[in-house]
Amino acid sequence: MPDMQKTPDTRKIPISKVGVKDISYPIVVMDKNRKFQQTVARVNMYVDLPHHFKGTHMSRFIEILNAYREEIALDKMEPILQKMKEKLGASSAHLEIEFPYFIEKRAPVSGARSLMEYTCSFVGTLGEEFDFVLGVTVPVTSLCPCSKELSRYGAHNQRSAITVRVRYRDFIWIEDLVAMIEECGSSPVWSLLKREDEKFVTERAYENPKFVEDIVRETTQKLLAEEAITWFSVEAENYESIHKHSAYAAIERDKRNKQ
Ligand SMILES: Nc1nc2c(ncn2[C@@H]2O[C@H](COP(=O)(O)OP(=O)(O)OP(=O)(O)O)[C@@H](O)[C@H]2O)c(=O)[nH]1
Repeated sequence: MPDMQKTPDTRKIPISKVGVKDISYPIVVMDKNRKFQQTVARVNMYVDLPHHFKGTHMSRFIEILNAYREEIALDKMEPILQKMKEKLGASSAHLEIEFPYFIEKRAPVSGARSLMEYTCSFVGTLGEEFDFVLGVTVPVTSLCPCSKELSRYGAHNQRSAITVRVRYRDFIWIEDLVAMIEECGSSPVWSLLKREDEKFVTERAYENPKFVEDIVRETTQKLLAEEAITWFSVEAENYESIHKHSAYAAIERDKRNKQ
């Protein structure tokens, strides 16, 4: 059968990332309390392609994924990337895994237990060296300090999303990162709140107003204090309840450069 991918390309343009995107696949994530958690991820797999080849071999990405069936986990990122480089004859490989991760939380007053979903990501790159970035998006409530100051009654408040990506030296549990981040809004959020919890959350947010700038600054302070983290980025998006648009802020720090 003819192999179009292998035919030459004369445009002299190398491609930095080519591959497969948005594959739905089961993975296993280490769980701080229950050892392991099975979840379903969206997976992207890319390699670089030298200028002289027309195409990459798309089927090989899926073959690699299938070879690691049942055992796609954090510790398999580097071996999978190595396999991608080998099987596709590439000098760099990228593996992006985004997944829902569930953590049991207890409501603040009643103690009622419920599961909260957090969107997490593993992004690995293997060129000369292995690079890994852990990402989590944590929903919180934010209450506007300006609105509280100006208004005779209430203050506008909304759900916000804090997205943190970290590079680290020692292992970091997703649970610990989430716990650190969710203190940086006006109040954390829960899946299950009884009436006494709802009162507590409403009053706590009112007593703890935060601009989107406060959220990224407080998150930054916490991440700077965490020894194991060597690099991070933090983004906060407030889905404003008095606008149709969001308020947004971002900070990135490389602690290795002593910024
Ligand atoms: N490179 C490339 N392949 C594509 C694209 N869209 C679909 N494909 C298909 O991906 C399929 C698999 O390609 P290969 O991995 O080269 O398949 P193969 O030759 O059977 O596998 P190997 O023997 O391992 O090379 C082919 O049917 C391609 O047509 C595209 O945009 N680019």
